[in-house]
Order: sequence, then structure tokens, then C-alpha cells
Amino acid sequence: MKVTLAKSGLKGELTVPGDKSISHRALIFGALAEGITEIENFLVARDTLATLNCLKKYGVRISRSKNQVKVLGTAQNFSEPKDILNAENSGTTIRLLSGVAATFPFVSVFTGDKSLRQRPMKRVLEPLSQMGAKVLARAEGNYAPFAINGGKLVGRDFTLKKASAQVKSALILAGLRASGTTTVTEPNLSRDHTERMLEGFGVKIERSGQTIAIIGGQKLYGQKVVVPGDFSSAAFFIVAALIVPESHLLLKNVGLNPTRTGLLTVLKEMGAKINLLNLRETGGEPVGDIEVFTSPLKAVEVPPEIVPAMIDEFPILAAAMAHAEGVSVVRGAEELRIKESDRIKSIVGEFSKMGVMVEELPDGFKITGGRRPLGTIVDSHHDHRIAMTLGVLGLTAVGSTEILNAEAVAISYPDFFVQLTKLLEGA
Ligand SMILES: O=C(O)C1=C[C@@H](OP(=O)(O)O)[C@@H](O)[C@H](O)C1
Ligand SMILES: C=C(OP(=O)(O)O)C(=O)O
Repeated sequence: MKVTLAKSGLKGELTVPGDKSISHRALIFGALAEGITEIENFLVARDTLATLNCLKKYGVRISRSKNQVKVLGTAQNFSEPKDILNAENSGTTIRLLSGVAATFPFVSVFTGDKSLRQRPMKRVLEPLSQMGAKVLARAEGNYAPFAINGGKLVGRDFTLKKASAQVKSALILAGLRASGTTTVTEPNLSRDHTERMLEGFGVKIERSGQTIAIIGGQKLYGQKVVVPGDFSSAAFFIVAALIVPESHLLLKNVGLNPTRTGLLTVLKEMGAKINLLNLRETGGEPVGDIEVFTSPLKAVEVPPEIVPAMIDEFPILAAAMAHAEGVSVVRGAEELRIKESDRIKSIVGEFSKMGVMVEELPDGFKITGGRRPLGTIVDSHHDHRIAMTLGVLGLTAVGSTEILNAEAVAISYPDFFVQLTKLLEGA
């Protein structure tokens, strides 16, 4: 993919595709529920389709027409998959479904692509085996492929060392079918879509601060789920509009769950002119429109406690930092090293190629901003968020930027470059 210096600002309106986290959850909860679940504005992308295909292997009947999905609930009766479940590139798929697999008295074997097979799984597999599941995993219990032989689980109390919505959700899903009560305490609150949506499916969850408690043996009832636009996808256009001169953009119907919108807090501190309009609630999730104007930005130090609320937005935040006057610092974000790529290394390596002054830290990075990037050949490292970030940075670079392995955008946003081009042309 080739991106050239934007000749004009990003102008007009855009509706980004449905939220990835919420789409995964709607499929899984719909599959476990009694009755039919209808999902509107489902994200059609590789990660969410991986979840859909794994669920079909459990015997769940799912039909899809574009972004409308119908799930015929099994009332918690999955059948043993006759083949390996391939979560492809999706951490959310493999970790959430592990929590479900742990509750069924049969064998589920999981694998993923090269990236996913290098991402740590002990964080879910260990607590699931403490609840009573039998687990056999490669590399001393840490990597896929792995097999889970589930069964009668016993509720337990867990305190997570790091905030993780995937681990929390896997344990909630296991706890839902365990005896007694399961509690999960996080050091900071991670995204809470699981808690919100399960409540919509009729499940009682107790929440107090960073602790959630779930009593086992509860039923789920099929629902209509309307998926809001994905804030993490909107983030690329927010930053693009901030840094490309003469932009004025309206992003419509975006999920604004506060456990996801840490980027807005940080960008506002950097001087970004962003307005939230038409605030409302859809299916238990806050939603609104985001108006963005090109803004001069100043450097920022990201407070570590906000990291979980913007964990997927660090690549695109780095692009904003490259345009901010002064030295910006990210710390406490070592989780970035175990995403689809080592995102700290990917940012530092590719931004350096584009002439950005960036320094690697063990748990983050430092960027001295304000200098115009230079177009060159860069690589996504097969990571969707790095591909989109480089696409945005390329809009402000001198010359043209060629992004290798840009097709990675299909993981969460297949039409990203098409929509970006349209916004630029429509100006
Ligand atoms: O639960 C989810 O839907 C997700 C949780 C986060 O991962 P962790 O739980 O590993 O922090 C995030 O990075 C990922 O994109 C989606
Ligand atoms: C980390 C991500 O997803 P996952 O963990 O589901 O692969 C992401 O989408 O940035």
C-alpha cells in the first residue's frame, strides 16, 4: 500500500465498522444463551470471523448476511469439536473461548497463526486449571497449540497482576458454569464489555471497584445486540484529522465506554480540539459522535494508570506524539510487547525509518516530536494497528510511504484504506 502526503484535510462524516470486542462477545454469549440472538452492525473482519468459525465447530448454528448475524443459542450445550479450533490472529477469540471450553466435559484443541502462537496463554490456562480444567499446552504450559479437557469447575478468587479484559472475561465465562462464586480483581479496570453485555443477557454480576463476582449456574437469554462503532478504529481517523492540516471530521455512532477512551483524555491534554456530540446509550454501552479539528499538539507524559483504557491506541498515539512539540513519554505499557507484534519494537523501528526521533524503553517509548516525517518503505509486522498507524503517519510525510504487509488491516478494519482515501478525495 502506498500513501502520499495529503493534499487537503480530512473532511466530512464517517461511520466506522462495529466494535471488535463487542462483536466477539455477542457471538459467544448468543451461543451460550437460550433462544435467538440477533446482532446488528457486527464487525465483519478476520478476528471476529475466527470466533464465528470456532463456535460453528462447537455445533452452534449461526447465519450471517453482511453485518447482521443470527445466533441460535444452545442453552449452554456445546458439542465436542471434531477438529482443531483455529483462532487465527485473535487473542480475544482464543482466550475467551478457553474460558468456555474449560466448562465442557470434552476436549477442545486450540491453535492460531504464527503471531498468536507466540502470545502468552498461561495467564488464562493457569487459573482455569486451578478451577479444575485439565490443560496441556506447549512450552511449559504457555503457548498454543493447547488442549483443554473441561468439566465441573469450582469457583475461586483471582487477583490479576495486570489488567486484562481477556483474562477477566475468560474467568467470568468459566465462573458462569462453575459451582459457587468466582471473583476477579484487577489492578486497574480493563474494558468492561463482558460485564455490561452479560447483564443484558440476564446474568447477575456484582461489581465493586476493580472486583467483579459471579455466581455459577446462571442462564443467559438471547438478545438483540446493536454493536456501536469501534472506538479503536475511530482512533486512527481522530489522529489523522488532528495532524493533517485543515481537517474537520465527524465520526458517527462510536462506542465511548470510559474503559476504552483513554486516548481522548491524553489527546485533550495534548491540546486536541475534539467535541463529543449526541451522547446516548445503546445496549448498555455509551455511544456518541466525535467531532475533530486539526490542532497544534504539545508533548505529553501518559500516566501509567490510564494504560488499560487505551491499550490498543498506543501505535496511533505515537503518530500524534511525532507531531507534538516536545518530548512525549509512554511508560507502564509492557503489555504492548505481547500483542499481534511487539508493538514497542514495531513503533520504534518503523517510526525511526521515517525519521521520527523515537527511543525504546523497556515498558514504552519516548518521542521527540515536531519534525515532519519522511516517506520511505515501512513494514506493518503483520499487525493491523501498526499498518493503520503507518498509513496515517504517511499522510503527513514528505514523499510517499510504502507500507509492506498492509493487508493486515483485514484483522479489524478491512476497508480502512478505502475509507481513508474517500475522506481525502471528498474534501
Ligand atoms: O477483551 C478484549 O476484547 C480485548 C482486550 C485487550 O487485551 P488484553 O486483555 O490482553 O489486555 C485488547 O488489547 C484486545 O484488543 C481486546
Ligand atoms: C490486541 C488486539 O487484539 P487481540 O488481542 O484480540 O488479538 C488488537 O486488536 O489490537
